[in-house]
Amino acid sequence: MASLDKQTVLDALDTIADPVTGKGLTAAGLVRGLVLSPGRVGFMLEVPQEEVTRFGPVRDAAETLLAGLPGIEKAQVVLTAETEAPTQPRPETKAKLSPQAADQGKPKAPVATARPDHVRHVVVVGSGKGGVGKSTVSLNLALGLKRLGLRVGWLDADIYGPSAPVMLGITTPPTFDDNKHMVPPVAFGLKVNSVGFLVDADQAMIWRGPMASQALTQLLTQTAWGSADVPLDVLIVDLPPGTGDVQLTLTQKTLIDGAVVVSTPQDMALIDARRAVTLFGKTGTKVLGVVENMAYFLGADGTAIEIFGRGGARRMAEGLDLPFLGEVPLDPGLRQASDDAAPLQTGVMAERFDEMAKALWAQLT
Ligand SMILES: Nc1ncnc2c1ncn2[C@@H]1O[C@H](COP(=O)(O)OP(=O)(O)OP(=O)(O)O)[C@@H](O)[C@H]1O
Repeated sequence: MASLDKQTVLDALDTIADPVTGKGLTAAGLVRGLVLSPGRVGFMLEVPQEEVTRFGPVRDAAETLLAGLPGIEKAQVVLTAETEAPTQPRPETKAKLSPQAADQGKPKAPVATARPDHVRHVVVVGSGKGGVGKSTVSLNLALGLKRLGLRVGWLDADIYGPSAPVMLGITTPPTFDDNKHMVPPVAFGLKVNSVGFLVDADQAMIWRGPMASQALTQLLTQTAWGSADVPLDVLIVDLPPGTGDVQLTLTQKTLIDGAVVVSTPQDMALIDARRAVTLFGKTGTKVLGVVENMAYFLGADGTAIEIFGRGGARRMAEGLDLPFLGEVPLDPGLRQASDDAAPLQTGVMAERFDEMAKALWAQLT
């Protein structure tokens, strides 16, 4: 097998243009955490939060290019956001909001809380930082709970990048019942609703804080998740990344049983994850667990390659005296499953989520 060196990989990546600066990816400083092991190569493409969608094709091009290099059997490029999602109104458009509307987005003293009808438990999944795999973890946790035999819903409330339509291949939006509640489509046994069913992703992304909070509260409380006879056991809510007003208002306004915080092991993500823990603390939301995603990458010979430095999220959980639900490795199959709308339901990775789901459920009951 021909062996590659890092410089060759970096040179190859420089032939792909950064759509923002026009420079090669390496010259633009976008190639982070390059890891090369026999037969495998991977790196993290770290871009500003607002550019994540634009960089999807760049990630794909980089992965195709790396997979074509001599001796490479598996290539993995992780697209991740380097900054927190915008949560404040943009200055140039703020003037359009009425003072009352602008005020709605500010953190408030306790407000009236709502609980979705016929839902026994609501668990939000958050991350301080974008792109750490929050949607992947929340969906697979929901599927793990479903495999335990529970009735489960998944609300994709990520206004900055709704994923449900793609990750589950749902093409039919909710219908409405006689009470004007949304009847969620069912996919893989999960009742699913998503910001992405209601508006174009681009539109949702520019929602001001109060609009986003209102829309998310509606999605939570005006979806027919269950009925008096057949209530939902647990609703998993995939929150938007970050720790701003949208997340604060949602957790204040809804009766939530607890939160799961997802982080990758590197310091920057952990700083933001701590912020998420603080946010949940502010609203009295119990943190039910921390998940370390992308904890390591399994090399061809079975050794764990700790791309982002393993164990950071586990240590954070221990330090803050929070339950640690488990670690999820970087796994090309997991990403492929999301891209193909064919979630993993069996195998080692699914079993890992089953374990985490059991630990989570044990805390709710
Ligand atoms: N453990 C993993 N192994 C491989 N790929 C992963 C893993 N976790 C997430 N990914 C991939 O990383 C990308 C980002 O994941 P995901 O959309 O779940 O992150 P997110 O935190 O919800 O992002 P955002 O903040 O933008 O909503 C996706 O392409 C996903 O398939």
